[in-house]
Amino acid sequence: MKFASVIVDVAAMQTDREFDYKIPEQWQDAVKPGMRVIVPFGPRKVQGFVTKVKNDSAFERLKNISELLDLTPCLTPELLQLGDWLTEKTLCFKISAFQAMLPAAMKAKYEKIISLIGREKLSEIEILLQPFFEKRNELNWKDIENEIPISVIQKEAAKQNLEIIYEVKQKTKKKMLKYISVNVNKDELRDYYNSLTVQAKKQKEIVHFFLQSEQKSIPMQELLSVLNCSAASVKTLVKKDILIEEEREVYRDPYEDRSFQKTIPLQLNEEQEKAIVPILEAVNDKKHEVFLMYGVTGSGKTEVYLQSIEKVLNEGKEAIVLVPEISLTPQMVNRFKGRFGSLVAVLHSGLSTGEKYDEWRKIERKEVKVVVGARSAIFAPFENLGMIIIDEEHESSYKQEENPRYHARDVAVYRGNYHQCPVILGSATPTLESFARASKNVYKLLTLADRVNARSMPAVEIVDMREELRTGNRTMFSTNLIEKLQDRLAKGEQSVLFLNRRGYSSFVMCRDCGYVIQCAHCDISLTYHRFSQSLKCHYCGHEEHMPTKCPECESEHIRFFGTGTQKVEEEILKVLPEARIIRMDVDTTSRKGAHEKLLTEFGEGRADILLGTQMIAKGLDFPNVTLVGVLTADTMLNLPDFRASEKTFQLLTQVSGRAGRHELPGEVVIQTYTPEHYSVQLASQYDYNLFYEKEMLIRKQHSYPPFYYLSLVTISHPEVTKAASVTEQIVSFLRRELSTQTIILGPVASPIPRIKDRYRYQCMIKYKREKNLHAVLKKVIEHYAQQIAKDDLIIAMDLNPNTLM
Ligand SMILES: Nc1ncnc2c1ncn2[C@@H]1O[C@H](COP(=O)(O)OP(=O)(O)OP(=O)(O)O)[C@@H](O)[C@H]1O
Ligand SMILES: [Zn+2]
Ligand SMILES: [Zn+2]
Repeated sequence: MKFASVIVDVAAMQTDREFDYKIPEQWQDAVKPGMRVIVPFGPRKVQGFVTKVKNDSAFERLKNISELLDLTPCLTPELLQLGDWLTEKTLCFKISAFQAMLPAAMKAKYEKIISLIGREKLSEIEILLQPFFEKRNELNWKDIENEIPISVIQKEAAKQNLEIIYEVKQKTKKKMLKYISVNVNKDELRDYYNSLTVQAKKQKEIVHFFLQSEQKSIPMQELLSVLNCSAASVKTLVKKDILIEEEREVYRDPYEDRSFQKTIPLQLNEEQEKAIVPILEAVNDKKHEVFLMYGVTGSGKTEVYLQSIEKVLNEGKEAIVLVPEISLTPQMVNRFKGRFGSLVAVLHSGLSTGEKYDEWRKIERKEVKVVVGARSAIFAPFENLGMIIIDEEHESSYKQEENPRYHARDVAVYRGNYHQCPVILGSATPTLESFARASKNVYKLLTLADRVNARSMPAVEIVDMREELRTGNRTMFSTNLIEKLQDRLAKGEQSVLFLNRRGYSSFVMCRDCGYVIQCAHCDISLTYHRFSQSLKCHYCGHEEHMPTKCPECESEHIRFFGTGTQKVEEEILKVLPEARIIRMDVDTTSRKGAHEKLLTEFGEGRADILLGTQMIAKGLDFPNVTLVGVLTADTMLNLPDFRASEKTFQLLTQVSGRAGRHELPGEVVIQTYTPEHYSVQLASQYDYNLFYEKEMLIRKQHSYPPFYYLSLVTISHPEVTKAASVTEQIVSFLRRELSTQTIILGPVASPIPRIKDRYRYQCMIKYKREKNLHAVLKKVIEHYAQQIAKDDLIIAMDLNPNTLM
């Protein structure tokens, strides 16, 4: 008898451990750790992951595994171990860690089925329900949930008239395609061809097709359209065993119709050469080392990545390249596909669930050697990893903001250590954390200080918008910027205009009384959406109509404030009516492939100005762009975020880096209301080092990272007093348990004190060394487990928060 330890798909404190099951006879040899199974759990069936297979169990009366979902483990031994580590490091449930590593398609979906226990019970059940069971014994919960109150069903279940069954639905669907292949050898095929009569014209054509073709098989549809024949003629040949028809699995390939221009390695320049040597050495020596490649924009970091990967592939190993979601542009994908062709899988959120699943399986089956993807691609199930690259390592999207709250950089270092291979972090504006580590030689610093071919960084001009206002310019464009835009239009060159939307949304305010419309469920103002003429809450999705009167004073002077990209577009057209503008924002890029289409259009010169938000700040490399304008540089400086200056500096540097990357020199105009701020000043001088020093001083003064580690505990509850009192208790517990050097701040209301009708309080922990932190925080969760399960209390722990909202 064999037993399996299983982590079940029930994310709760009480179930966050292994459960033992018997492995039925027929699967004794088949079940392996890392496979997904379906197991009975209480009254229902759930998905689970096998973590161990063993010969005995300490428990009696165990249930059988009901179904085996995988033929080969979907979690490798390494990933199972990584799951333990993630659980420990981020304080998440084991099941959440496992699920985070797999494509969404592999997560189970559950359906609730209501079943009549016996036909004779029909007359006994609630009159309301009877019609539903007239003709059948089972109902899908969804079909009645809007019509029958849940209490009615519960009552019937208690009387044993009805039973609720949970069914596990698999979302994974392979795409199958009908193929026709030849079932005989060429000689037999020729003989058969000769035996066919003249009347069998279509059959003759089909056989002839295979006679002269190199291919032994072809998709049915293709055959039919090439020969313009009917399925019936093909079927006749199938019946005669000349051809066979079979279903074959095909991949949904988002890049199928695309051909990629093959590229060859460029001759590296001196700086690139100096940077790549230690990387190649580490590959050679099979040594785990973390490199921080600090290279200014346009310095040729990507070429260094490409050539490093080539070396890894030559060693017979695999590579993971992470790029931020928004810079996973076709340009970026082209560069990897162009160099490594079909050895590259691409994973990003623009793919459908099915496409993602297919890309993932190419990795699992070792059909690809390189994966280029956003954050979760760090879990690619490669077993012979030779390198991990994180491009734009400073990007905040590498941190997942839900459970498990992991940072891809930490996972990369874990996996790099496991595989004894190098990890490369690349950026023109490294995070202070990484640069500090490099300064202490924890990471090895590689520097690319100059642009390729010694191209100069574009000159940056800062425009004080307060001054503009004083001189009577009330538009959102400075005179300077407009003149430069006009100049580019005249010369047929392109411009990029960047609108910094973070911390800046279009809210609706009454001009008479100053009333700002807020979400009814969250303490945050609603955002105006021009497209649908409605107001939306970005935290809970609440939506309402744009009012015509102020709800407070009934004045009709209620207007929206703030600048959306649409507004900017209209304004530009007022001044430059002949400009062709491409606008990139959430509205214009929501449809699949839209992002890519717009960029291609711009690249082909079909517009003069590319106007957009954060999504155009990175990765773009267009030769004809000679002007970059930043409309509002400082909108996020005022956010309650200790990283605000760092983020501003990063963004301004990245945006500026989009200009003058090729033959034509570039120029940048930064409009701001705080021209004296050091992050604006130093970004305009491309002085990362000075910025680093200044910002480090400030972080030190305020005990922030990288001098201190941070952990944030956020407590929320529908009742404000409850949220406050639990936080109070937690704070005093932490004060007792943690060391005296540790700083504990709180309880305070969160910067957004209410979201989705839940009141939020928080407590911040700042520490240098705190050996017991994980254990102590775990105790907190355990202590409140009951209230979390029953009383709607939520305690969120973020052991390395990106933001403090
Ligand atoms: N050794 C080289 N010789 C000639 N051209 C090069 C070389 N290395 C890179 N390039 C070219 O220089 C340009 C900029 O390089 P690349 O995009 O790799 O820089 P980057 O550092 O990744 O930039 P960013 O961080 O701004 O995205 C590209 O067009 C690239 O093809
Ligand atoms: Zn809301
Ligand atoms: Zn009003």
